[in-house]
Amino acid sequence: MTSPSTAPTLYRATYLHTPRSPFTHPDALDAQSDGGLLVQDGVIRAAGPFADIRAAHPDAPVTDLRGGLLLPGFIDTHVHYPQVRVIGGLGLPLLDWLDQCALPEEARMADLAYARGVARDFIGGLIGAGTTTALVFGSHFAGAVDAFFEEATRTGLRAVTGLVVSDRLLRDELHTTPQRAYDEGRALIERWHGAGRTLYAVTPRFSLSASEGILDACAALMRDFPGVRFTSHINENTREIQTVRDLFPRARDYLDTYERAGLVGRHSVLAHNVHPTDRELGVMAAHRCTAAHCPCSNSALGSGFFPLRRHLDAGVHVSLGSDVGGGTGFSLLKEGLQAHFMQNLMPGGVPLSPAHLLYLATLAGAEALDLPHTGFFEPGRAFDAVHLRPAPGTPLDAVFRHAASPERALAAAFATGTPADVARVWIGGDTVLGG
Ligand SMILES: Nc1nc2[nH]cnc2c(=O)[nH]1
Ligand SMILES: [Zn+2]
Repeated sequence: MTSPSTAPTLYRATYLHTPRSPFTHPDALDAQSDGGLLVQDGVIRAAGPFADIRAAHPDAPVTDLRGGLLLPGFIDTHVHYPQVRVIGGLGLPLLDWLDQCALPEEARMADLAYARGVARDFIGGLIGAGTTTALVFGSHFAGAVDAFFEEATRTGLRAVTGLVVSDRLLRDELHTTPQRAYDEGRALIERWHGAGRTLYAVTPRFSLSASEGILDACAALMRDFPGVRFTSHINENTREIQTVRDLFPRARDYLDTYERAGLVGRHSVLAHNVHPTDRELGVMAAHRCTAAHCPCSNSALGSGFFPLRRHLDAGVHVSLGSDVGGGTGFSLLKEGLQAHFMQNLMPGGVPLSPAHLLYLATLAGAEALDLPHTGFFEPGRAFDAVHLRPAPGTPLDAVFRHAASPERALAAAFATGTPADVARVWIGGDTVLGG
C-alpha cells in the first residue's frame, strides 16, 4: 500500500551541487543563483532555474530561502559515536591518544543510560553541522549500538553503523570473542539493517586489535548478510603500521590483513590510509573500495599528509570524514578547508577548488556508501539538504551579500563557515533542524 501524497513545496534558493566528480569532470559544479527545487513526499521532483520550475508548477507553494546557500546534506564517512565527549585531546600521537583519551571514554559506554546521553550529544552534533548521512564507528557494547540506532531512528538521521569488535591490545572490558562478535552482530543486523534509514556496518576496530579469528567472524557476517557495509582503519600512524606488521607476519602489508579475510570490496570504507604502499592502492582501486580522508584528525594526531594524488592516480575512490573525536568537530566545511590547506602545503598536493570540496563532502560519500538516492539534487533523489544562512553582521553574511558569484560564496562557506551558520537541515524532506 502506498501512502497518500503530501502537497509539494517549491524551494527557491541559491543552490550548488556536484552531480559528477570534479576530479574527472572539470565542469562538475552546477550553481543556480536563483534556483528551484520541487519536493514532494521527501523526494525531489524537479530541479533547475526557479523561473522554469515555477512555470511548470504554478500552484506549488513557495518557500523562499534566498539570502543563503542551499547545499546537499553533508555525508561524513568516518566518525566515532563514543568519542563526542572527548573531542580536543590534542598533542598525542594515535596509540597514546587511544590509551589516554578515547578508550577510557569508550569503556563508559557499557552503561546504557550513559550511552543514551552520548547518542543524543553525538547525533545532535552531526545534524547541527549539516550532516544528513554518516558512516559511524559504533561502540564495543551491543546495548550502546542499539541506543545509537534508536536515536538515529528518532531523529531521522541516515546512519550506517555497527558493533565495534576487538580481541586484543585495548582494555579487557572492550574485548570480545569471535563467536560473540558474530552472534551480537547478527542480532543487530536483523534488527537494524535496512530498517527505515539505517544500515549496518561490520566494524573491526583495526588489525592491531583484531586477531585473524575476529576478522573471520566479520567475514562470516559479510557473507551471511549481503549488503551490509564494512569499515575499519588503515595505515594511519607509522607505529601502528609497524605493530600490525609484527602481528601479521604472513601479510604482505596492512591491507592484506583485511584482504586475506575477504573484507575488501565495493562496500568497504577504510579510514585514513595516510601511508599506503602502491600495492595497497592498486588493490583498493581494483575492489572499488573507498579511502575516507580525515584531514583534521591527521593534523591533530600528527598522523601525516594524505597522499591524495597517489590515490587519484591509482583510481582509488576518496571521501571525507570528521573522525570525531580524533578530529576536532563535526563540520565537513572545516574538513574541506583542512584538506585544502594540507594539499596546498604538501609537495605534489592536489589543488582543491570549492567544487572539489563540495563533492568530497557530499556525492563522494554517497558513492562510498552506495546510496544512490542521496548526494546531489536531481529528480528522484531524496531531499537531503543544508541551508547555510549566516547571522546578519557576521563576515560570512557580508561575503554572501556581496559575492560576485555563487562559487565565491561557496568558497567563503568552506573558508569560514561553522555549525553556527547552519540554519535548517532536511533529511528525506523532513526538517530535522531549524525551520
Ligand atoms: N583516529 C582513530 N584511529 C583509530 N584506530 C583505531 N581506533 C581509532 C580511533 O578511535 N581513532
Ligand atoms: Zn577513526
